[in-house]
Amino acid sequence: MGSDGTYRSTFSEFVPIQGVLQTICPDRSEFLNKDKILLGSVVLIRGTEGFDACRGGMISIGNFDGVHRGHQKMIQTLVQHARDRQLPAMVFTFDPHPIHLLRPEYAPPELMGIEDRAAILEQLGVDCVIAWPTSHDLLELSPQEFFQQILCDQLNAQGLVEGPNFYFGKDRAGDVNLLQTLCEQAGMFFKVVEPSMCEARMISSSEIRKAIQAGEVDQAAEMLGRLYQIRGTVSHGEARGRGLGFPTANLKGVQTLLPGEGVYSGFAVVGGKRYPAAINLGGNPTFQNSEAKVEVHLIGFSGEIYDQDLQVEFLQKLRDIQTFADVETLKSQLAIDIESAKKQATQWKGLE
Ligand SMILES: Cc1cc2nc3c(=O)[nH]c(=O)nc-3n(C[C@H](O)[C@H](O)[C@H](O)COP(=O)(O)O)c2cc1C
Ligand SMILES: Nc1ncnc2c1ncn2[C@@H]1O[C@H](COP(=O)(O)OP(=O)(O)O)[C@@H](O)[C@H]1O
Repeated sequence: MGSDGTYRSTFSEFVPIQGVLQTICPDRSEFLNKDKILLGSVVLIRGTEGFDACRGGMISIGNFDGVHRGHQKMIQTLVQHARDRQLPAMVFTFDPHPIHLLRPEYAPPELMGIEDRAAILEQLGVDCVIAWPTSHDLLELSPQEFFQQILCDQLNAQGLVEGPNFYFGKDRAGDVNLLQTLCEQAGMFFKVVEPSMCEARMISSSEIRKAIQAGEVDQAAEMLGRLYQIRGTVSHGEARGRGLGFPTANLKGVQTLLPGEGVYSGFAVVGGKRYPAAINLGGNPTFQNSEAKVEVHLIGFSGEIYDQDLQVEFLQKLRDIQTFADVETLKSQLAIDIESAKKQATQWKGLE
């Protein structure tokens, strides 16, 4: 413990190699120009060089898409065991996910990008996130070769913490039983963390994707341990919303999974401020427009936010999109939606 009561590891310094280590938080960019980075500022490493900086840690391997409640429990265990041994807690992730090389047509949209994952992992106490470039050569390694060449030789891993459904090596041939044996032989610590459940279902990134696609964003939030969010840039639409009395910011460039079509309650964050929001995901059939859009009405906001970054958090699906007989009926329904969204956002106390 440091004098201020916070954790300080004896593994206190990283020696970054310029251009290889990247700090993930803009306010840490100052570290890039120094030759030492304090442990505790998570480092996102892209590339296969520069590992000298963070060898000898306790490691969890995985994709960690969404960093859901199951991941969180695993990472808490990882951090606790790393701290007990005065070692850095490290996450090893493949970039991109192996499915993009093996069966790209089945690659699902991500729940969050690597920077967002690393930021949440940091909040959980992780010291270093490695985004290892996925290659066909890497995916050809047998479980034993992967263990020896990557975990032992490259990373000098001191221990591993995984979930029960972890597989590794070519064709996912290695499981936790094999990993246990390999760790024992290498004199390495190994722990399997019990799966986290949500109403009898094991929490997984794919369950969360299914819930989001089905519009069950509240279920997804339960599994994630936070509201599901997307981000994009506000672009110009048909400038019809203002005339209706309900301007909507049209979001473009969303890189992650979109919830299923419908009208949702939630929050929108722009310029560092958070507003309750009513969100329309889909077309405007009342105006014979079927183009799928992401439209966000920020409740209690006025002004221009074109070209600004906007983040949307989803609370609940309110209804399906409808084709209204006339504009007045649409406007009456919009007023009701906005009232419901406002009420839900105001009453929202967060997740337990
Ligand atoms: C909360 C909300 C619910 C909406 N529901 C519907 C709907 O059920 N049917 C529909 O045709 N359009 C719906 N809209 C979309 C409006 O038709 C759309 O905001 C309007 O056409 C403005 O488009 P613009 O941003 O291109 O100007 C909804 C918009 C919001 C904000
Ligand atoms: N409360 C609000 N919610 C969303 N956008 C708003 C709001 N107040 C003002 N705006 C501005 O109005 C724009 C949306 O107006 P709208 O008439 O729907 O035009 P467009 O079709 O270009 O989206 C937004 O991009 C934003 O710049």
